Amino acid sequence: MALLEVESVVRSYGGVRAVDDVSVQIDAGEWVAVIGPNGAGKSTLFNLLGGQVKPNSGTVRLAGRNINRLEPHARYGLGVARSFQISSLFPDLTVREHLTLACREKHRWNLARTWRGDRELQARVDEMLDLWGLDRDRDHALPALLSYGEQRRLELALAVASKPRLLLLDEPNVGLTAAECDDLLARLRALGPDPAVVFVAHDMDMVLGWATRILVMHQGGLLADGPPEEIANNPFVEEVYLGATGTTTA
Ligand SMILES: Nc1ncnc2c1ncn2[C@@H]1O[C@H](COP(=O)(O)OP(=O)(O)OP(=O)(O)O)[C@@H](O)[C@H]1O
Repeated sequence: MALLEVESVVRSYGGVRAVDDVSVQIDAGEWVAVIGPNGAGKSTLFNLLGGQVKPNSGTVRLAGRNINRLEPHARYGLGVARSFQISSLFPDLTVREHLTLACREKHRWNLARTWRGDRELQARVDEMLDLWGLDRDRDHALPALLSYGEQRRLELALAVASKPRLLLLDEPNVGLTAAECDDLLARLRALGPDPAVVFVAHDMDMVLGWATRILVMHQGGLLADGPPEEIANNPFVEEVYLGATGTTTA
């Protein structure tokens, strides 16, 4: 059974079929890019996976369970985590407080406010600070004092704190230099082979570097689905892209 099964999903807005009868299965460990011209339905499909949007018809399943009607926080509890393109950090919480909340969310059972529970939680927070290259000596800084790159790393650390099975990344490279983008990829890969990663991106260099599989959307449907080499050489994809945008980016 695939980790994620999307079956004949439709989501309309008025007369517009933003996602039009899309079916796709994603296995653990896959890195799947969702690309397509503006208005193709990428964000809507992404929101259908995260639970921010519900389908009009069709089914979204996680490990065999129908999650159609589950809200984002319930999906989070089942292992679906998401990063957002806009900053999701709280201006008045420190770096450590952010991470403590994120780690606590998953380990609520261990939160008997015991000394041991708190020590374990803070040890996990220390581990996350190290994994994501955030300075332990500055863990009491507010987000505004972090560099942009540090803020993005903190946001991703929060998304993965729950050790998700399915990680949804919305344009994870926006605003980052090529070197920062490579650094981010290395940190995400260090999470291990298990999580499936689905990401929306417009930068084709980044897409071809990160993805093991690419879904191309066009007018709400899936135009193509395959490995990067195949998609990069698909003349139909090129035509839609070049026709729609006049560039080699989505
Ligand atoms: N909340 C909404 N209300 C009305 N129409 C919407 C809504 N969300 C999406 N749409 C429409 O659905 C279609 C698909 O939009 P969507 O944002 O999913 O595309 P996209 O591929 O993510 O585009 P972009 O790359 O520009 O973000 C578009 O025609 C859009 O106008």
